[in-house]
Amino acid sequence: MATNLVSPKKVASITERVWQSVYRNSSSSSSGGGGNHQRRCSYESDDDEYEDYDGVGTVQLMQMGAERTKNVLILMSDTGGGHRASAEAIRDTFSIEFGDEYRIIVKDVWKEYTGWPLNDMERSYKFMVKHVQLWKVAFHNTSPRWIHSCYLAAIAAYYAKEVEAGLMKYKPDIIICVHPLMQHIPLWVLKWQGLQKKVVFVTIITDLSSCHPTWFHPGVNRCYCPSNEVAKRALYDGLEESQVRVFGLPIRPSFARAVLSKDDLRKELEMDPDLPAVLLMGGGEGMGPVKETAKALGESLYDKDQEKPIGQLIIICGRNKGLTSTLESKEWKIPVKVRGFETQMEKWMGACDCIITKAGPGTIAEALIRGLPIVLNDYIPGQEKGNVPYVVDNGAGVFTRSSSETARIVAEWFSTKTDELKRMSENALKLAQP
Ligand SMILES: CCCCC/C=C\C/C=C\CCCCCCCC(=O)OC[C@H](CO[C@@H]1O[C@H](CO)[C@H](O)[C@H](O)[C@H]1O)OC(=O)CCCCCCC/C=C\C/C=C\CCCCC
Ligand SMILES: O=c1ccn([C@@H]2O[C@H](COP(=O)(O)OP(=O)(O)O)[C@@H](O)[C@H]2O)c(=O)[nH]1
Repeated sequence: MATNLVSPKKVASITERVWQSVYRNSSSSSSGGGGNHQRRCSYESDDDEYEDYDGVGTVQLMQMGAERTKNVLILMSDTGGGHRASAEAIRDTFSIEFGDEYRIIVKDVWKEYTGWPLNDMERSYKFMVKHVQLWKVAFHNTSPRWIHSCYLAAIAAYYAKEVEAGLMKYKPDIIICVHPLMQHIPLWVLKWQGLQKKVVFVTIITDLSSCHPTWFHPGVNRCYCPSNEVAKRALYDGLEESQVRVFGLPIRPSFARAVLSKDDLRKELEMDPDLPAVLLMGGGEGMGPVKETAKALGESLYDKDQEKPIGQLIIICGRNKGLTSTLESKEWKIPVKVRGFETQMEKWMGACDCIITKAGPGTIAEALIRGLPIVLNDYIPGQEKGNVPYVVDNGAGVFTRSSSETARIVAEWFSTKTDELKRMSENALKLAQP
């Protein structure tokens, strides 16, 4: 569709110019790169080199630029915290598995190279999910393929040049996309340039179940799904079986590796060594009823008769600075730690006994790996709705939107219902896919 919107002539000249400027610079700056290196870097047409294309959309990576460091461009956006966490998981795993064989670049190319609305998706997304009805309408009304394709084609036509420059700056051998809205435009750009067969394009879906149909782009070489349910949707939406794989959600390797014991972690994080601990959070942005729930827990985890706490509370506010300062200024009767954006989530989760969170797929997957029973206290309509039955029906947690109910459940888990907590922890571990 987009090819109709941008004339081939215009595209050819854009391509030429960007190509020339990018690769001229690269070849003049690379000392002794040799003809082969230069030839490969500039993607010049040599079908022998790229012929390993099996006709169903899969490319054998091994054939490409075999003797130079390969460039892996991971496209993501900070709309929430999950896309970055997944991108970093992939980056860290590349480095563990392959050392410096690959150069990994994690980028929001939109932000660097384009203009509104692409360069400000974080703010637009935050605004929309705050006004939840607005998000609901936008999510459902953009679900039909013809609608989102039209929007994205119009934007692609407008920003073709910028996106092209953004992509080509990094000379990717492979593009890994972990965001639903970052496939269509790059795939069009690759098509216009005749690079579809030379740059591998894969998508890694970061939603666990009820994801938006923009995720399912039939033009990708591979679509990695976190669950069978998502894979089924992908097939239903027109992807071929050969394109689809089910691999779980990318989780930072620090979660999959053994962590310190709970006792050591509590010492390191300066927590109470003995009191059971609940972790309260709301994704990367500190969304959902965090403040109300914290207040209710402050009461429910305090035993008035014995005048002592029955539990401790860790609150991770993510990038929500207002929430952090509000909660920091509050007086508490129980031990409480209020934190901003944390980079070592595996430690905080490892030091706690259960978690309260909105139904973000990243947080759920990580909590399951740590065997934490989950109280889901909110979900974003659309993409997060299906995560609720995933947790609850598998016995790994409960769902309630009521802060007082949440506080009561946690207080019971820490006093009269410790067996329920243990059972849910076991179920969580069974469901986990580290
Ligand atoms: C007839 C009425 C039509 C109303 C729509 C009008 C205009 C479009 C406006 C908005 C677009 C809405 C996009 C909906 C599809 C989004 C696909 C999706 O699921 O994206 C998810 C990400 C966020 O990822 C989620 O993060 C969560 C964390 O909180 C959690 O981890 C979750 O699991 C993840 O999936 O959403 C986005 O990135 C949305 C970005 C919103 C950008 C808004 C820009 C609005 C400005 C102008 C509109 C023009 C073009 C938009 C083109 C969109 C085409 C689909
Ligand atoms: O201070 C924080 C808060 C959150 N996260 C991570 O951000 C991701 C949140 O993803 P999720 O899908 O749960 O929700 P989103 O933020 O995308 O709404 C998870 O990996 C969290 O571990 C983090 O690293 N530090």
